[in-house]
Amino acid sequence: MIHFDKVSKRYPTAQEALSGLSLHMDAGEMAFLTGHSGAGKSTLLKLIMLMERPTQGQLLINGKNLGRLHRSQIPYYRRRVGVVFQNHQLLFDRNVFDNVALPLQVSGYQPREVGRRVRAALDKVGLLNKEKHNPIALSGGEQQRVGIARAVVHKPRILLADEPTGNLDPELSAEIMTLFRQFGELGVTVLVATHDVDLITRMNRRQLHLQQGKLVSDEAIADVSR
Ligand SMILES: Nc1ncnc2c1ncn2[C@@H]1O[C@H](COP(=O)(O)OP(=O)(O)OP(=O)(O)O)[C@@H](O)[C@H]1O
Repeated sequence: MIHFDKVSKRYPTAQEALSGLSLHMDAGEMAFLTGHSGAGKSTLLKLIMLMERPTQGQLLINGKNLGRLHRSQIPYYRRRVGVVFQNHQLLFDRNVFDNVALPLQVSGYQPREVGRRVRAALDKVGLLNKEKHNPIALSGGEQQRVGIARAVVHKPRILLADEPTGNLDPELSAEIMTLFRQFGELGVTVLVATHDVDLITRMNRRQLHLQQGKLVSDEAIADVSR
């Protein structure tokens, strides 16, 4: 599903953020992306989101070379990639339903379809009863779940998360990770950048470790939970 072939990324002002990186993830696989600050984690995620382009190498998603994607196909491609951020990026002048509905409205979905999909997404994250609440009135863990519902409302094939549990206590972090794992079980490929070593140990999933833009270890941990 995700295939990096000797990918390098150099920003105009900086040294290489990623160097000759190759990796493969299957559909439905869940992995953690680790490494010190500046190791290149966010850059790797941005390449998958098509927010940045490689300076060298190729990135194939579902067998398609992203470098050859026509400009007109980019919005459709992006809908298939859900993204969760640490700070939720929710709009506090709208209720939970409207926050989750936003990506669908931007894409021009009919109101009835919007309602159906938003409720399905809120159901998956256990927040169906909070659709009328303002996100400011929710706990940090609930706000993050609203962010996840918004990320999956387009039914993405890939779910990316950049430090999604950075502000949460261990119990809530584990809840969020369980949700990600459930999306993996539905066939979504899940890649989570995190510094949370305890969580990675508990989740027992593949760990991709970056150091100065290079993939220095790729530990495929036996999945004992399935
Ligand atoms: N837009 C940019 N322009 C120039 N340099 C950048 C840009 N984004 C990242 N970099 C540089 O690329 C390198 C990798 O950064 P990146 O944000 O991918 O690391 P990271 O592992 O995600 O770090 P963190 O854990 O702090 O988020 C760093 O040296 C950073 O300064």
